[in-house]
Amino acid sequence: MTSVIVLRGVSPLGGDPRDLVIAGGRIAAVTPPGGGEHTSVVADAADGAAGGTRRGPLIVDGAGLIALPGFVDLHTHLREPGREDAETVESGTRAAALGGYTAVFAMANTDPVADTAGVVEQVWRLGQDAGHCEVRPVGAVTKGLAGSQLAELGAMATSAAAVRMFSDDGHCVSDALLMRRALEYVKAFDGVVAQHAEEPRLTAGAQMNEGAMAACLGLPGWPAVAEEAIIARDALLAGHVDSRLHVCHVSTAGSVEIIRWAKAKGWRVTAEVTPHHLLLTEDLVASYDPVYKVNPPLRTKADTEALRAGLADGTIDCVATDHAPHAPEDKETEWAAARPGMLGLETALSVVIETMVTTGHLDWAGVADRLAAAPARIGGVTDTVLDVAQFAQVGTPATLTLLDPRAQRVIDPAGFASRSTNTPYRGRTLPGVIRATFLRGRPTVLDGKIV
Ligand SMILES: NC(=O)N[C@@H](CC(=O)O)C(=O)O
Ligand SMILES: [Zn+2]
Ligand SMILES: [Zn+2]
Repeated sequence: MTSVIVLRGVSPLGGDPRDLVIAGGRIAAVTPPGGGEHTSVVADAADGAAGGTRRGPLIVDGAGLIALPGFVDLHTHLREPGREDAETVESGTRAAALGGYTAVFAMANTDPVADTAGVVEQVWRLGQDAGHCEVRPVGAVTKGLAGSQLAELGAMATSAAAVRMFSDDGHCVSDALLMRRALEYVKAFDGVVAQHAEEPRLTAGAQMNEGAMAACLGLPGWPAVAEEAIIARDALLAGHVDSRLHVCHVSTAGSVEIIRWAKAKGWRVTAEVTPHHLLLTEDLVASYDPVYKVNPPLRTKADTEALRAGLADGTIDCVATDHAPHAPEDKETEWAAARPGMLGLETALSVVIETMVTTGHLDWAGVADRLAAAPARIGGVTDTVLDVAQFAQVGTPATLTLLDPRAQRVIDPAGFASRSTNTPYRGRTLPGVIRATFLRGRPTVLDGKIV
């Protein structure tokens, strides 16, 4: 039976406070807070939802809380199957719900690789069983992520997991002909190829961003051009075959310029930026603490500024976490031996507030677009709003999150739901705390805790 929930005095998109009545998985009524007709609206909604059996609604005190559509992460590593010691679908989606997410795209670099209908269906089912958020498996572009033969893209698309996004993330599809074929193939089901843009011949042995800092630290560099050359090539290919390209974890100012150019051409190119590339810079590598090791590497202040501006003006469509949990033996070791990647789901909103809201780059409607509506459009997620103007209207899905923008917290991975602890924000004070998350009217998080 569907229950009725009243969110009292929340501010949709940071606007005037409203009472939102949720019934049947949707917004059933929107009224001024504590309005006179309010109790009858609630009772009517309860009657409708419960088939005439009146039950007391769940009341959530939302005073001072901002309501945003549930976040959609196009780039999450859930590590199952294969590295359940680092993360599972269950633990990773718990982390997601606590971070305000209602849908995550699970990357294919698992063991076995998600390159068949069987594996993507397994991941999808594990997501359904956990129930913390929607799990949309990403299919591998090439068999075994080996970069030589296309995987069974059609079989994954027509499987129960209904895969629409394909990526060899962790590896670049560096063969131009294979990339062209993948772009052509996914058009049949309006799919999108998400590229980890890294020309491997230019990054062999790389340990950090190429430049003065790398020279100073004595570490081999990962030049910006290794990313930019692939983005330019793939944008040209996507334009040539009129297909959809999505660029993963954009990290350089030059990449932003190339994507701006590709969009101006009218090509179907979208892009994401991670919270860590918006906030952190290569200077942190001087500590040789592997928690700062990530692909693509942390870049310069000029790059973070270009990424913030690109996200603000829509050149970069959305934020994606690239949540990359790693077990201690893979991460807490010397720099050169450590695996690249950092956690992101439980801190993403806070970093976006710090880098984009506090700095005046985005208002709350902008945050809602970059964290929810835009990635939903790119990934084809339909149970949330695709346009923020539609958010919290009568009849729209009650897939949303409530956050306290004023609350601060000191980041401590001991309190994370993730099985891993490799957060680069340990000990930092960051703004913004998620209080509640709802997936199609069902609470997944209440009072900051998993339901
Ligand atoms: N980002 C990373 O540094 N690592 C990712 C792979 C990837 O996103 O390229 C991982 O799977 O650990
Ligand atoms: Zn990647
Ligand atoms: Zn990744």
